[in-house]
Amino acid sequence: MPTGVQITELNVNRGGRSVLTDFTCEIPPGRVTGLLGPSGSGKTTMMRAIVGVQRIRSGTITVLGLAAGDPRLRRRVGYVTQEPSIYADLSVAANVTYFATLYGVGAAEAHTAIGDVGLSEAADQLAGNLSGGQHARASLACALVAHPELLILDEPTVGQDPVLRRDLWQHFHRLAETGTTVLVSSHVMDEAARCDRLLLIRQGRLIADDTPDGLRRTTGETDLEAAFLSLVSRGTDALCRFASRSPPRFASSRNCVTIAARSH
Ligand SMILES: Nc1ncnc2c1ncn2[C@@H]1O[C@H](COP(=O)(O)OP(=O)(O)OP(=O)(O)O)[C@@H](O)[C@H]1O
Repeated sequence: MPTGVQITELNVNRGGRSVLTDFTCEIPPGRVTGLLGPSGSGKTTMMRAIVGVQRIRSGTITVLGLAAGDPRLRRRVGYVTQEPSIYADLSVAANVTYFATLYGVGAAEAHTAIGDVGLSEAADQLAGNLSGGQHARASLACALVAHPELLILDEPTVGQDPVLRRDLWQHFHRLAETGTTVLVSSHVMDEAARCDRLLLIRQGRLIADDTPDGLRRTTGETDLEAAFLSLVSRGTDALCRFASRSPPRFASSRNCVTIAARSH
């Protein structure tokens, strides 16, 4: 059975305008894939589409071998949104235990998930009294407790201190090593180096699909933020010429291929 996520020619409109355009990519299992791009570039929209809560205009999204949104995926996909998604009037432990019960796993799993996000000492604290960073980690624990095969995390490290950020990224990689498909969004380019693969998105279009090292090589930049800016300044036409030379590295949407053909 196919694993990971395959997205083909995805187009999404929101508020009457296009926010994802001809988006084609694969998100493989066993890797931490970063979805990086500026605020408003379409990261959350793409994640919503993968989870099946976003109406799409056209294209296909296959998740763990099923169409996005298939009810059979509910237990297999974990999604942590940017917005609060836990009960403010319950303790951290009660929240995570509640989700553990929903997913049919035991209290021991809840205990482990709380430890994995560094919240053991706050386990008895009301969720409503947590700091922003603690709140985000409590939401993450609720998703981790079910051991999802696909984990989608929308800016999970916002508000975390450097030590916790490092620990969370290490945990994402441990999950990937066990075969989990992990997709993490960020608009902070210094997080890009922590990913195995990068999908760079700008104004709803995929502008690069590469490893951090591949991106550095292609752009001649050592810093990934500079690499992103270099891609932007070269513009779509240049990107598409890269695509024609090196198909696996860069997006090859219908639009890209058309422009690449014109540039020859
Ligand atoms: N409910 C909505 N109705 C109309 N337009 C929307 C809605 N939500 C988002 N948009 C628009 O869709 C575009 C993509 O938004 P999205 O939230 O996917 O971006 P993002 O990359 O996740 O941003 P951020 O990093 O700030 O979270 C933006 O232009 C945004 O204004």
